[in-house]
This record gives sequence, structure tokens and C-alpha cells, in this order.
Amino acid sequence: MISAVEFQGVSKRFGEIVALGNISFSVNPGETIALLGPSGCGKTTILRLIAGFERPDKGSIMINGKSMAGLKPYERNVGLLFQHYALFPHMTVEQNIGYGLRHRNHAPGEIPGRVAEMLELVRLVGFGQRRPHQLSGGQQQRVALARALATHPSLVLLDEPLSALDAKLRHELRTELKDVLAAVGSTAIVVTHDQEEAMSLGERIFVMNGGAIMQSGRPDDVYWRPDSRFVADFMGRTNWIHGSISAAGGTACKFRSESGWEFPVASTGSLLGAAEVCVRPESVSISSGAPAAGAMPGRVAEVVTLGAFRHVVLDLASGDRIISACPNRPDIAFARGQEISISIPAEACVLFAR
Ligand SMILES: Nc1ncnc2c1ncn2[C@@H]1O[C@H](COP(=O)(O)OP(=O)(O)OP(=O)(O)O)[C@@H](O)[C@H]1O
Repeated sequence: MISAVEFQGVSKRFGEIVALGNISFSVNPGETIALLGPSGCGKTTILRLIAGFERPDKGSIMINGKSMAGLKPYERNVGLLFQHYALFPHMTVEQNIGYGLRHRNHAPGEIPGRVAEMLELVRLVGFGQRRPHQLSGGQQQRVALARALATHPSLVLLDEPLSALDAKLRHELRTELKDVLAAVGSTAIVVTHDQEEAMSLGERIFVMNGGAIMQSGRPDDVYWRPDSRFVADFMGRTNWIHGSISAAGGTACKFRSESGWEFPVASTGSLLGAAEVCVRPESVSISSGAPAAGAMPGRVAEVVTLGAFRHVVLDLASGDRIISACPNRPDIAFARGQEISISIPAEACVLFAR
């Protein structure tokens, strides 16, 4: 199968700054990739290289098996939706959406039909004659998306497509964006620094840091099986417990925290000696009765309500402090000082060398 996008050994510097250092990856046709990472890690540089606004210092970039070396941006049939989606203020919605079609010499008779198709896709039928200032932020964003998709590009690049919107609208448009991308079947690369957005939009996520791809994989794999401390922390809230491996190999692997709390872990891999365990808060279950075998007693130190979830901060008898995330239900309450016990399934523990 020919990759929709392929980077081979691509490097890009801006003066002293290494924006990308020897990056290689490929994207399958029709796939949606989310590029996730902290500010300055090189996400936008990847998009700008694909779009042809920058040239790589080293390495090759192919789109649908064709080298992009020397090709101008307008020769690449790539749809773009950048952070500040800058609609043309003096043009109507229809004119904005049709802009790329006019510039790519589509037959004039074809344009109104294509614009109508796009208005339907982004659910803005009836808004075609308005100007951008007569639309809400979310509607403007949808027009920008329609404009990016109007030429039926085989590849769409979206840089922080939802960042200008408030939280509620972001959630709504995230689902819509996913549906629209599935409907057009284009390959898409979405840049975001929001882990939730990356997980919900990307079929695969590339987690980046300092101009490198640290890990790539399906959202659940990257979330539950991070292969570095950086990825574990960047993908969401996590508990870190320092200690060492007390029993290795076979089916009876165990970890002992510095405070002396020993619990089973699924596998120790090739690790021996000093280690740390990463446990997601939602893997920590709390019970209020007498501690079951293997459970660790403790007390509730604090409860933080986060809408659908609560973070319960727990001080354990071992001296470790752990956060548990539980659904925020009206029939379950935790009080500060309440005695509880916690347990962690062995398979939820990810071990790292220290
Ligand atoms: N034209 C430029 N001139 C100089 N340095 C640049 C230029 N473009 C990007 N950089 C630098 O290259 C690095 C990568 O930038 P890039 O825009 O790709 O990061 P990013 O991950 O998209 O960040 P953000 O999330 O803040 O948009 C940064 O250190 C940035 O300052």
C-alpha cells in the first residue's frame, strides 16, 4: 500500500533551534493522525513542511508516493485549516467556501454544487449569503472547515482546529469534525496540544517532544502503555510510586514502594532493582469496608470535584499519597478523614527504570 504521507529522516532547523530532528513516519490513506505535544515541539513545522511552506534541511517527504521536493504549496492539493482560521471578511460564506475551487480552475458551473454540498456537510445550509461577522465562532470554524475540504483534497492538515472555541463548543465540534472527516474519507493530520482532543480525533496519536516523535500508536495503547515517563505524564494525570522490584519474572512479579507497600504488578519485563510505577487515577479503586487481601488502608485527604469525575486524594497507611478518579455520582460521597482502603489491578501498573 502506498502511504498517504511519508517522512524519511526529515530534519528542520531554524538557526540554532532544531525544530525537527531526523523524523520518520508514515500515514495510511484515509487515516486520521493527531500530533500531540507541548508548545514548540515541532507539530506545526510538520504541517508546514507537508503543505510546502517550509523545506526540509534533510530527508524526504512523499505524498501518495510522490516526492514533494521542489513542489510549490498550490501544486500539492492539500487542504489546510490553520489556527487562526482567517475567513475573508468581505466575502460571503459561499464565496469563502468556493475560494479554493475558483483558484484551482474548477469549471464555474461546478462550483455552486460543490459549495452546496459543503454547506450541507458542515450543517450550515441557509447561511451561504452571510458574512463571517454575522456568524458565531463555531459557525465560522465550520465554514473554515468547509473551505479546507471543498477541493476534495486527499490530505487535510488541521492546526489546532478547535482552539479558538469555548469548552462546550469544542466538545460538540470535535464530534462533528470526526464525522465530517469520516464522510469525506480524506487522510487528515490534526495538530493539538490537548490530550483529550488527540485521543478523540486521532486513530493514531504521535506524541512529540523536542522535535522528536516519542511514541506513536492507537489512543488506548499510548494512554495505557506509555513507553516513557514523558508520554505517561503528557497523556494525562498519573500517580508515580517510587520503589524497587521485589519479585521479578514469572507470574508473581511484585513491587515494593520506598515506604514498604508491596503489591503485585503484571510483568517486570527486563527490569530489576530501582523502579517507579505509573498508575492512572481511574485504575485506583476505593472501598470503604474492611480492607480486602492486598488492599492498602488509608484516609481521604481531599476531594476535588471535576464535573463528571471526582479526584479523591488519599493518604495511605504506607505513607504514599495517591489520587483515585471516580465517577461523580450523587449516591456516593467521600468525606475528608474518612477511612478507606484502595486496590490497584496488577495489569494497570506500568513500570519504568529509575
Ligand atoms: N520561522 C521560524 N523561525 C524561527 N524559529 C521557528 C520558526 N518556526 C518555528 N520555529 C521554532 O521551531 C520550534 C518548533 O515550532 P513549531 O511551531 O513547530 O511548534 P509547535 O509544536 O507547533 O508549537 P505550538 O503548540 O506552540 O504551536 C519552536 O522552538 C519554534 O520557536
